[in-house]
Amino acid sequence: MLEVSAITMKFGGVTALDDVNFRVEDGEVLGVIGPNGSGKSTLINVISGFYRPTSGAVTLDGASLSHLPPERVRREGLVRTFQNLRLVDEMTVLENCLAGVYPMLTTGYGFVGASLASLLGLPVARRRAWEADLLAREALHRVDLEHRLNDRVSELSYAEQKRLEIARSIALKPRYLILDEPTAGMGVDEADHLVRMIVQLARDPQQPMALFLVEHRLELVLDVSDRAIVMDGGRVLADGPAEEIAVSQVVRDIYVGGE
Ligand SMILES: Nc1ncnc2c1ncn2[C@@H]1O[C@H](COP(=O)(O)OP(=O)(O)OP(=O)(O)O)[C@@H](O)[C@H]1O
Repeated sequence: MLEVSAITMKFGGVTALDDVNFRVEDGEVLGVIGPNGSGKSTLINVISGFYRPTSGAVTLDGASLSHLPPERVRREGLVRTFQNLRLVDEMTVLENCLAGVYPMLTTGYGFVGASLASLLGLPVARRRAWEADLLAREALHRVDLEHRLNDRVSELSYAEQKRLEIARSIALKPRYLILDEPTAGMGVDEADHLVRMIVQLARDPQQPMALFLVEHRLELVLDVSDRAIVMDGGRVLADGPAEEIAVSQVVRDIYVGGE
């Protein structure tokens, strides 16, 4: 279980997170909502190891993650996405996915060691390349991109690029997928389709994953989530079953001025 305990994050005089506490169970879909500037992205950066909190701890099964760099957090099974796409336009769909997977399989040898092993065609490098290829293809199949493996990213629609980003994130079968506004820049129907596809992936009994879903589309996120937390001013104002949060006073206060 992922646990966020008493996290405070200050940037100079700005308190971006103020004593934040909550848990995410294995396989749970947690929706995270809140107005602009409420601390959602900062929270993602703290959980994924990009920021070290001013105080408090993030733990996984009781072990602290707060001191680990992002790559180590990733190895613990917590994978995050970013609001902006991080794909290489000139590379193919498969190559982009492999670029996310291969380095994670080769660490232990270091980049130079892994490159050398690969150049020399050593069995260990061949096995890892084969393993990475298998994982990447499987992930691309899961997001319905198997027919576009050899197309360049620049030839994909925006929605397909978003799916590729998801494939890259799930290829290593994370235990927790942390999504920072996955539908940014998408139309209503595309956004709906993407979020529901991600949730379907997360609920796959063969490969269950918990989601930490930061999303502005309130109705959608509350519809697909098991639980939701509401943030404002760096604090968690409410935490409960999504259907209860949907009709809560706190959501009415923030989003419709108390009506
Ligand atoms: N690196 C930083 N330096 C200084 N202040 C920051 C930094 N990052 C965030 N903040 C401040 O912390 C607060 C929370 O910002 P954050 O980006 O986490 O909110 P958010 O809920 O993700 O907003 P949005 O929905 O617009 O992405 C804001 O007041 C913001 O200005």
